[in-house]
Amino acid sequence: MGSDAESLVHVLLVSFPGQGHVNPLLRLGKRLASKGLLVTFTTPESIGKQMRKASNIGDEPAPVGDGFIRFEFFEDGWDEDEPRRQDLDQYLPQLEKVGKVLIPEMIRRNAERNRPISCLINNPFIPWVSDVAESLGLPSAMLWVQSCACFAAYYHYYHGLVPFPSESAMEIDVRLPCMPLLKHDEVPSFLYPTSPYPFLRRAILGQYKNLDKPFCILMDTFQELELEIIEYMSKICPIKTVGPLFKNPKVPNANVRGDFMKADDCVGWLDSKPAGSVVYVSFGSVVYLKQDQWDEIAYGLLNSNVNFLWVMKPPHKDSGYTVLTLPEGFLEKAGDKGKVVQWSPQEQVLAHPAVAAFVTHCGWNSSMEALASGMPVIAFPQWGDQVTDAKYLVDVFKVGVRMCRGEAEDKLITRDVVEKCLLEATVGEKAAEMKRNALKWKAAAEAAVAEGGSSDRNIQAFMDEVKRRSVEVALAKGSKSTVVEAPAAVREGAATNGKVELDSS
Ligand SMILES: O=c1cc(-c2ccc(O)cc2)oc2cc(O[C@@H]3O[C@H](CO)[C@@H](O)[C@H](O)[C@H]3O)cc(O)c12
Ligand SMILES: O=c1ccn([C@@H]2O[C@H](COP(=O)(O)OP(=O)(O)O)[C@@H](O)[C@H]2O)c(=O)[nH]1
Repeated sequence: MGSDAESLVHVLLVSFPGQGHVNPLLRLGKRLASKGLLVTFTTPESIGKQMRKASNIGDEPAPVGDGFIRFEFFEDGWDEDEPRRQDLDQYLPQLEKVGKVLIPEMIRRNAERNRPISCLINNPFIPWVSDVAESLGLPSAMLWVQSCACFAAYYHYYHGLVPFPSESAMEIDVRLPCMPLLKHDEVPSFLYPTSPYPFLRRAILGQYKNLDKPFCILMDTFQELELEIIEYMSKICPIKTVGPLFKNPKVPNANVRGDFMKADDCVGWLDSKPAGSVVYVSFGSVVYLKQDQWDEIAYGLLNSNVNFLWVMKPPHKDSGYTVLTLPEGFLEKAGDKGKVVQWSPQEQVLAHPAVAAFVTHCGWNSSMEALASGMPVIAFPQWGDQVTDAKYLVDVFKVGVRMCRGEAEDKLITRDVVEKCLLEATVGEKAAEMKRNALKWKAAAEAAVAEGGSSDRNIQAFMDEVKRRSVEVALAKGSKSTVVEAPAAVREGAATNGKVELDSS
């Protein structure tokens, strides 16, 4: 406390430039900083530029609790408007090529400026970061940004441990240890042989080639949420659950944010609505629906007569998607019952008392944010981990109703079904039961990150390990060691094994 940035142990966080990757890694950075580390966050400048524009990221290290967070971006070597960034099969090798040169330079520069880096942390899609660390004699860790269940599914697929849907047997169910039986369309959809996103399969599985390099795999989930599968996978991999990362109990520090787009103001509008009267609709940062589906959702919202806040983000100019439009006269018909924005301050929206339910694509960040905010969901998964997350939200965590089974089904969800789901999740006994369950998860999430909770203990143990290794690194390099406190004694006792009891009728 009261230390200047240079005397602190320094970790470098390297993020893939996607919103669903930046958010959890930045939240981890803030958590580590709040507990007394100097954290440098880096991602390509193309996104850095957007982040600086959307949020107030300054040049100086920002104090967060007992430590600091600062940003340094790196050039990915492509022109600002290079369309190949949208093609991961081209972009990921480019990032690796330049990153393997520029990240070591960044590390060298920091050492020269008296802030030697002693650990690297990356997120999925850029597994070469642990090669960089290894080549410099530094330890590395990885932040997995999906559920532990999905981590386990990919692990079993990668190692060929159980049969998955294949061309000769498309519709088989998948039985994974310590997990509910997954129907063929409930396993992460990049693994289907027919997936239109084989590049995302390659991107996510790339991490498994390098899985022996990070000394720790941090996960944005918590023990009580995925108890059995976390225990099972922990015997195979050095997993530490540290979520939900978006809840920092001690240091809210909302001013350091990683949004790529400035959030539109909608809290004032929510304030004007009665408690539990609004449905929030958002499909995250990458999913983009077809126009006919968009129209059905629009009419479903109108016909159900609920208040709604709907995020309609513009498509990336090189994504090949055409801009979605609202049905003619839609906004007039909705009047003050509806608000459409380009980007929302989602954490604030999910915490707002006016909001009753969340129509979500079930990205893991959105799923965790909903669970930890006590918010029931209407699951509208499209691809990847979303279909598995939807299964868990509805059937395991029991906080949601299902509106679709995913993009692979190629089925138009009609306005009647949309309306039925909206009402099911907002009025009546089923809605009340989901709300009760959601509030139990909220309490469990708060307990996990509170002092002495399972995620807090894990983050403390991780901090202690980083500090211990930083001394080793400094000794090996023969330089002066950074000032390190004696590692806090690792608290005794196993994690709370208490299960969260759920209502179900
Ligand atoms: O930046 C990204 C770009 C692309 C992409 C790029 C080109 C395409 O034609 C299609 C997708 O996919 C992505 C998928 C992602 O999956 C998202 O990743 C999250 C974290 O792993 C999950 O929780 C979500 O469910 C899942 O949608 C995240 C990205 O940043 C990207
Ligand atoms: O209007 C929006 C929509 C999304 N998000 C945030 O963007 C992230 C999306 O991540 P997720 O894993 O849910 O989905 P992805 O975008 O990766 O598919 C989450 O942290 C959301 O809180 C937001 O702040 N405003």
